[in-house]
Amino acid sequence: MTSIDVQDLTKEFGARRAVDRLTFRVLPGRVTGFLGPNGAGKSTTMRLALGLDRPTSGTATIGGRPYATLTDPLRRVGALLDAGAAHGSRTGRDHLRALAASNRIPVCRVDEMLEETGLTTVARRRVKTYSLGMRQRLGIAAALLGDPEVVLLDEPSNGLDPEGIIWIRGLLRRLAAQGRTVFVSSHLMTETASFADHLVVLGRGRLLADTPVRDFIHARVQPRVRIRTSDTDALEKALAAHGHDAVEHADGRWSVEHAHVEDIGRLLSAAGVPILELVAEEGTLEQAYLDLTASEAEFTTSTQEV
Ligand SMILES: Nc1ncnc2c1ncn2[C@@H]1O[C@H](COP(=O)(O)OP(=O)(O)OP(=O)(O)O)[C@@H](O)[C@H]1O
Repeated sequence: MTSIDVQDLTKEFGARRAVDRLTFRVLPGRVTGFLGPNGAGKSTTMRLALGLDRPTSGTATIGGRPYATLTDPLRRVGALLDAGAAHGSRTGRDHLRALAASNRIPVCRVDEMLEETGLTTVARRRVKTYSLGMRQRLGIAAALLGDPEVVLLDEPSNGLDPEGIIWIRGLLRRLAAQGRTVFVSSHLMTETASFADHLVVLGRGRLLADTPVRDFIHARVQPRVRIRTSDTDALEKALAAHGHDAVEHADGRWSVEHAHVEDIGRLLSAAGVPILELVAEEGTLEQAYLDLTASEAEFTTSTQEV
Protein backbone atom coordinates (compact mmCIF):
# COMPACT_ATOMS: atom_id res chain seq x y z
CA MET A 1 0.00 0.00 0.00
CA THR A 2 1.48 3.33 -1.05
CA SER A 3 0.25 6.15 1.12
CA ILE A 4 1.67 9.59 1.71
CA ASP A 5 2.43 10.00 5.40
CA VAL A 6 2.97 13.41 6.89
CA GLN A 7 4.09 13.26 10.50
CA ASP A 8 4.50 16.26 12.75
CA LEU A 9 5.78 18.22 9.75
CA THR A 10 6.99 21.77 10.30
CA LYS A 11 8.63 24.18 7.89
CA GLU A 12 9.85 27.62 8.84
CA PHE A 13 11.07 30.28 6.45
CA GLY A 14 12.96 32.61 8.77
CA ALA A 15 10.47 33.67 11.42
CA ARG A 16 7.52 32.52 9.33
CA ARG A 17 6.04 29.09 10.02
CA ALA A 18 4.56 27.97 6.69
CA VAL A 19 3.72 24.44 7.87
CA ASP A 20 2.93 23.89 11.53
CA ARG A 21 3.16 20.40 13.11
CA LEU A 22 1.09 18.81 10.38
CA THR A 23 0.06 15.15 10.63
CA PHE A 24 -2.13 13.34 8.10
CA ARG A 25 -2.18 10.36 5.70
CA VAL A 26 -3.24 10.28 2.08
CA LEU A 27 -4.59 6.83 1.25
CA PRO A 28 -4.79 4.95 -2.07
CA GLY A 29 -7.98 4.40 -4.03
CA ARG A 30 -9.49 7.80 -3.49
CA VAL A 31 -8.95 11.40 -4.47
CA THR A 32 -7.89 13.54 -1.53
CA GLY A 33 -8.45 17.26 -2.03
CA PHE A 34 -5.95 19.54 -0.31
CA LEU A 35 -7.69 22.80 0.53
CA GLY A 36 -6.72 26.03 2.15
CA PRO A 37 -6.58 29.73 1.36
CA ASN A 38 -3.61 31.31 -0.43
CA GLY A 39 -0.52 31.00 1.68
CA ALA A 40 -1.96 28.21 3.89
CA GLY A 41 1.04 25.96 3.19
CA LYS A 42 -0.28 23.53 0.56
CA SER A 43 2.54 23.94 -1.97
CA THR A 44 5.16 23.88 0.80
CA THR A 45 3.73 20.59 2.11
CA MET A 46 3.82 19.08 -1.38
CA ARG A 47 7.38 20.28 -1.94
CA LEU A 48 8.43 18.72 1.36
CA ALA A 49 6.75 15.42 0.41
CA LEU A 50 8.69 15.49 -2.87
CA GLY A 51 12.01 16.19 -1.18
CA LEU A 52 12.32 19.58 -2.90
CA ASP A 53 12.67 21.31 0.42
CA ARG A 54 13.96 20.20 3.79
CA PRO A 55 11.56 20.19 6.77
CA THR A 56 12.48 22.16 9.88
CA SER A 57 11.21 19.12 11.78
CA GLY A 58 8.98 16.11 11.24
CA THR A 59 8.76 13.82 8.21
CA ALA A 60 6.90 13.35 4.96
CA THR A 61 7.22 9.90 3.42
CA ILE A 62 5.81 8.06 0.43
CA GLY A 63 5.20 4.35 0.89
CA GLY A 64 7.12 4.67 4.15
CA ARG A 65 10.25 6.19 2.60
CA PRO A 66 11.44 9.74 1.99
CA TYR A 67 11.06 10.66 -1.70
CA ALA A 68 14.80 11.24 -2.04
CA THR A 69 15.52 7.57 -1.26
CA LEU A 70 13.13 6.11 -3.86
CA THR A 71 14.65 4.27 -6.79
CA ASP A 72 13.12 5.33 -10.12
CA PRO A 73 11.06 8.03 -8.38
CA LEU A 74 9.11 9.00 -11.53
CA ARG A 75 7.80 5.43 -11.69
CA ARG A 76 6.61 5.63 -8.09
CA VAL A 77 5.41 9.21 -7.75
CA GLY A 78 4.06 11.58 -10.39
CA ALA A 79 3.91 15.27 -9.51
CA LEU A 80 2.74 18.51 -11.07
CA LEU A 81 3.99 21.51 -9.15
CA ASP A 82 4.80 24.15 -11.70
CA ALA A 83 3.42 23.96 -15.22
CA GLY A 84 6.21 26.25 -16.44
CA ALA A 85 8.83 23.58 -15.71
CA ALA A 86 9.18 22.28 -19.31
CA HIS A 87 11.97 23.65 -21.51
CA GLY A 88 10.36 26.18 -23.90
CA SER A 89 12.47 25.42 -26.94
CA ARG A 90 11.69 21.68 -26.87
CA THR A 91 8.57 20.19 -28.39
CA GLY A 92 6.07 18.66 -25.98
CA ARG A 93 6.90 15.22 -27.34
CA ASP A 94 10.66 15.71 -26.94
CA HIS A 95 10.16 16.94 -23.39
CA LEU A 96 8.34 13.71 -22.52
CA ARG A 97 10.83 11.54 -24.46
CA ALA A 98 13.73 13.06 -22.52
CA LEU A 99 11.94 12.40 -19.24
CA ALA A 100 11.18 8.81 -20.28
CA ALA A 101 14.79 8.16 -21.32
CA SER A 102 16.27 9.51 -18.10
CA ASN A 103 13.87 7.52 -15.93
CA ARG A 104 13.94 4.16 -17.71
CA ILE A 105 10.32 4.55 -18.78
CA PRO A 106 9.27 2.75 -22.02
CA VAL A 107 9.06 5.32 -24.82
CA CYS A 108 5.61 4.01 -25.86
CA ARG A 109 4.26 5.76 -22.74
CA VAL A 110 5.02 9.12 -24.39
CA ASP A 111 2.42 8.75 -27.14
CA GLU A 112 -0.03 7.15 -24.72
CA MET A 113 0.22 10.12 -22.37
CA LEU A 114 0.03 12.66 -25.22
CA GLU A 115 -3.21 10.94 -26.22
CA GLU A 116 -4.50 10.76 -22.65
CA THR A 117 -3.93 14.49 -22.13
CA GLY A 118 -5.28 15.55 -25.53
CA LEU A 119 -1.92 16.88 -26.75
CA THR A 120 -1.32 14.57 -29.72
CA THR A 121 -2.08 17.25 -32.32
CA VAL A 122 0.29 19.80 -30.74
CA ALA A 123 2.99 17.30 -29.68
CA ARG A 124 5.46 18.54 -32.31
CA ARG A 125 5.08 22.21 -31.42
CA ARG A 126 7.60 23.95 -29.19
CA VAL A 127 6.45 24.25 -25.60
CA LYS A 128 6.94 28.04 -25.65
CA THR A 129 4.04 28.27 -28.12
CA TYR A 130 1.71 26.40 -25.75
CA SER A 131 -1.15 28.10 -23.90
CA LEU A 132 -1.23 27.83 -20.10
CA GLY A 133 -3.83 25.07 -20.42
CA MET A 134 -1.61 23.08 -22.82
CA ARG A 135 1.37 23.48 -20.48
CA GLN A 136 -0.78 22.26 -17.66
CA ARG A 137 -1.77 19.19 -19.70
CA LEU A 138 1.89 18.59 -20.55
CA GLY A 139 2.77 18.77 -16.85
CA ILE A 140 0.07 16.20 -16.13
CA ALA A 141 1.36 13.98 -18.98
CA ALA A 142 4.84 14.18 -17.43
CA ALA A 143 3.46 13.33 -13.98
CA LEU A 144 1.69 10.23 -15.31
CA LEU A 145 4.47 9.12 -17.66
CA GLY A 146 5.97 6.57 -15.27
CA ASP A 147 2.56 5.01 -14.47
CA PRO A 148 3.04 6.03 -10.80
CA GLU A 149 1.07 4.66 -7.85
CA VAL A 150 1.10 8.07 -6.21
CA VAL A 151 0.06 11.29 -7.92
CA LEU A 152 0.47 14.77 -6.41
CA LEU A 153 -0.98 17.66 -8.38
CA ASP A 154 -0.78 21.29 -7.28
CA GLU A 155 -3.74 23.23 -8.69
CA PRO A 156 -4.09 21.06 -11.82
CA SER A 157 -7.14 22.96 -13.13
CA ASN A 158 -5.11 26.18 -13.45
CA GLY A 159 -5.47 27.58 -16.94
CA LEU A 160 -7.75 24.81 -18.17
CA ASP A 161 -10.86 25.73 -20.14
CA PRO A 162 -14.28 24.28 -19.16
CA GLU A 163 -13.71 21.22 -21.33
CA GLY A 164 -10.29 20.74 -19.70
CA ILE A 165 -11.81 21.03 -16.24
CA ILE A 166 -14.31 18.29 -17.04
CA TRP A 167 -11.47 16.19 -18.46
CA ILE A 168 -9.29 16.53 -15.35
CA ARG A 169 -12.22 15.62 -13.12
CA GLY A 170 -12.69 12.35 -15.04
CA LEU A 171 -8.95 11.69 -15.06
CA LEU A 172 -8.63 12.10 -11.27
CA ARG A 173 -11.60 9.78 -10.71
CA ARG A 174 -10.08 7.17 -13.05
CA LEU A 175 -6.68 7.34 -11.33
CA ALA A 176 -8.28 6.75 -7.94
CA ALA A 177 -10.47 3.94 -9.31
CA GLN A 178 -7.26 2.25 -10.49
CA GLY A 179 -6.17 2.20 -6.86
CA ARG A 180 -3.68 5.04 -7.00
CA THR A 181 -3.07 7.56 -4.25
CA VAL A 182 -4.25 10.89 -5.64
CA PHE A 183 -3.52 14.13 -3.77
CA VAL A 184 -4.73 17.34 -5.38
CA SER A 185 -4.43 20.87 -4.04
CA SER A 186 -6.91 23.56 -4.93
CA HIS A 187 -8.50 26.68 -3.57
CA LEU A 188 -11.62 26.19 -5.69
CA MET A 189 -14.37 24.64 -3.58
CA THR A 190 -16.93 23.66 -6.20
CA GLU A 191 -14.19 22.18 -8.32
CA THR A 192 -12.78 20.16 -5.43
CA ALA A 193 -16.24 18.91 -4.44
CA SER A 194 -16.65 17.55 -7.98
CA PHE A 195 -13.67 15.18 -7.80
CA ALA A 196 -12.57 14.61 -4.20
CA ASP A 197 -13.71 11.83 -1.87
CA HIS A 198 -11.69 13.02 1.05
CA LEU A 199 -10.38 16.39 2.25
CA VAL A 200 -7.34 17.65 4.07
CA VAL A 201 -7.88 21.29 4.98
CA LEU A 202 -5.12 23.67 6.06
CA GLY A 203 -5.30 27.10 7.63
CA ARG A 204 -2.14 29.06 8.35
CA GLY A 205 -0.03 25.92 8.10
CA ARG A 206 -2.14 23.94 10.55
CA LEU A 207 -4.46 20.98 9.97
CA LEU A 208 -8.08 22.09 10.26
CA ALA A 209 -9.79 18.94 8.98
CA ASP A 210 -9.01 15.48 7.62
CA THR A 211 -12.33 13.95 6.73
CA PRO A 212 -14.53 12.54 3.93
CA VAL A 213 -16.05 15.35 1.84
CA ARG A 214 -19.57 14.20 2.69
CA ASP A 215 -18.95 14.26 6.45
CA PHE A 216 -17.22 17.61 6.16
CA ILE A 217 -20.33 19.13 4.61
CA HIS A 218 -22.88 17.33 6.78
CA ALA A 219 -21.12 18.31 10.00
CA ARG A 220 -21.37 21.99 9.12
CA VAL A 221 -24.34 22.67 6.88
CA GLN A 222 -27.84 21.58 7.80
CA PRO A 223 -29.79 20.03 4.93
CA ARG A 224 -33.10 21.48 3.80
CA VAL A 225 -36.03 20.02 1.86
CA ARG A 226 -38.09 21.92 -0.69
CA ILE A 227 -41.64 20.83 -1.44
CA ARG A 228 -44.45 21.75 -3.83
CA THR A 229 -47.91 20.35 -3.21
CA SER A 230 -51.50 20.83 -4.38
CA ASP A 231 -52.79 20.49 -0.80
CA THR A 232 -51.05 22.94 1.49
CA ASP A 233 -53.32 22.24 4.46
CA ALA A 234 -52.48 18.54 4.38
CA LEU A 235 -48.80 19.40 3.99
CA GLU A 236 -48.69 21.71 6.99
CA LYS A 237 -50.67 19.25 9.13
CA ALA A 238 -48.49 16.27 8.25
CA LEU A 239 -45.26 18.20 8.90
CA ALA A 240 -46.53 19.73 12.16
CA ALA A 241 -47.55 16.26 13.41
CA HIS A 242 -43.88 15.28 13.15
CA GLY A 243 -42.55 18.48 14.70
CA HIS A 244 -41.41 20.13 11.46
CA ASP A 245 -41.95 23.79 10.67
CA ALA A 246 -42.64 24.55 7.05
CA VAL A 247 -42.05 27.96 5.52
CA GLU A 248 -43.93 29.04 2.43
CA HIS A 249 -42.09 30.97 -0.28
CA ALA A 250 -43.41 33.50 -2.78
CA ASP A 251 -43.21 30.98 -5.61
CA GLY A 252 -45.61 28.62 -3.81
CA ARG A 253 -42.91 26.20 -2.69
CA TRP A 254 -42.38 25.24 0.92
CA SER A 255 -39.16 24.53 2.66
CA VAL A 256 -38.33 22.54 5.78
CA GLU A 257 -35.08 23.40 7.53
CA HIS A 258 -32.79 20.84 9.19
CA ALA A 259 -34.53 17.94 7.48
CA HIS A 260 -33.52 15.03 5.28
CA VAL A 261 -35.43 14.36 2.09
CA GLU A 262 -35.76 10.65 2.93
CA ASP A 263 -37.61 11.45 6.19
CA ILE A 264 -39.85 14.14 4.73
CA GLY A 265 -40.67 12.07 1.64
CA ARG A 266 -41.63 9.10 3.76
CA LEU A 267 -43.85 10.99 6.17
CA LEU A 268 -45.66 12.95 3.44
CA SER A 269 -46.25 9.77 1.51
CA ALA A 270 -47.60 7.98 4.60
CA ALA A 271 -49.95 10.92 5.23
CA GLY A 272 -51.19 10.83 1.64
CA VAL A 273 -50.06 14.39 0.86
CA PRO A 274 -49.92 14.96 -2.93
CA ILE A 275 -46.33 15.85 -3.86
CA LEU A 276 -45.62 17.75 -7.05
CA GLU A 277 -41.96 18.34 -6.23
CA LEU A 278 -39.58 17.13 -3.53
CA VAL A 279 -36.00 18.39 -3.60
CA ALA A 280 -33.06 17.76 -1.25
CA GLU A 281 -31.03 20.92 -0.75
CA GLU A 282 -27.73 19.59 0.57
CA GLY A 283 -25.09 21.97 1.78
CA THR A 284 -22.18 22.80 -0.48
CA LEU A 285 -18.51 22.38 0.22
CA GLU A 286 -18.18 26.15 -0.06
CA GLN A 287 -20.74 26.74 2.72
CA ALA A 288 -19.05 24.13 4.93
CA TYR A 289 -15.60 25.56 4.27
CA LEU A 290 -16.71 29.10 5.13
CA ASP A 291 -18.25 27.79 8.33
CA LEU A 292 -14.98 26.06 9.20
CA THR A 293 -12.77 29.04 8.52
CA ALA A 294 -15.15 31.35 10.42
CA SER A 295 -14.69 29.17 13.48
CA GLU A 296 -11.03 28.41 12.78
CA ALA A 297 -9.94 29.82 16.12
CA GLU A 298 -11.80 26.99 17.83
CA PHE A 299 -9.79 24.35 16.01
CA THR A 300 -6.57 23.12 17.43
CA THR A 301 -4.65 19.96 16.73
CA SER A 302 -6.41 18.36 19.68
CA THR A 303 -9.87 18.86 18.15
CA GLN A 304 -9.02 18.00 14.57
CA GLU A 305 -11.30 15.58 12.75
CA VAL A 306 -9.62 12.40 11.69
N1 LIG B 1 10.75 29.82 -0.38
C1 LIG B 1 10.06 30.55 0.48
N2 LIG B 1 10.61 31.51 1.22
C2 LIG B 1 9.91 32.23 2.12
N3 LIG B 1 8.59 32.04 2.36
C3 LIG B 1 7.97 31.10 1.66
C4 LIG B 1 8.66 30.30 0.69
N4 LIG B 1 7.75 29.41 0.17
C5 LIG B 1 6.56 29.67 0.77
N5 LIG B 1 6.69 30.68 1.66
C6 LIG B 1 5.62 31.21 2.54
O1 LIG B 1 5.01 30.11 3.20
C7 LIG B 1 3.60 30.30 3.29
C8 LIG B 1 2.89 29.12 2.66
O2 LIG B 1 3.03 29.21 1.24
P1 LIG B 1 2.51 28.09 0.25
O3 LIG B 1 2.92 28.51 -1.14
O4 LIG B 1 2.92 26.77 0.72
O5 LIG B 1 0.94 28.22 0.40
P2 LIG B 1 -0.21 27.65 -0.52
O6 LIG B 1 -1.26 27.12 0.43
O7 LIG B 1 0.32 26.72 -1.52
O8 LIG B 1 -0.77 28.95 -1.21
P3 LIG B 1 -1.29 29.21 -2.73
O9 LIG B 1 -2.71 28.69 -2.76
O10 LIG B 1 -1.23 30.68 -2.83
O11 LIG B 1 -0.36 28.50 -3.65
C9 LIG B 1 3.32 31.63 2.64
O12 LIG B 1 3.26 32.61 3.64
C10 LIG B 1 4.51 31.86 1.75
O13 LIG B 1 4.74 33.24 1.56
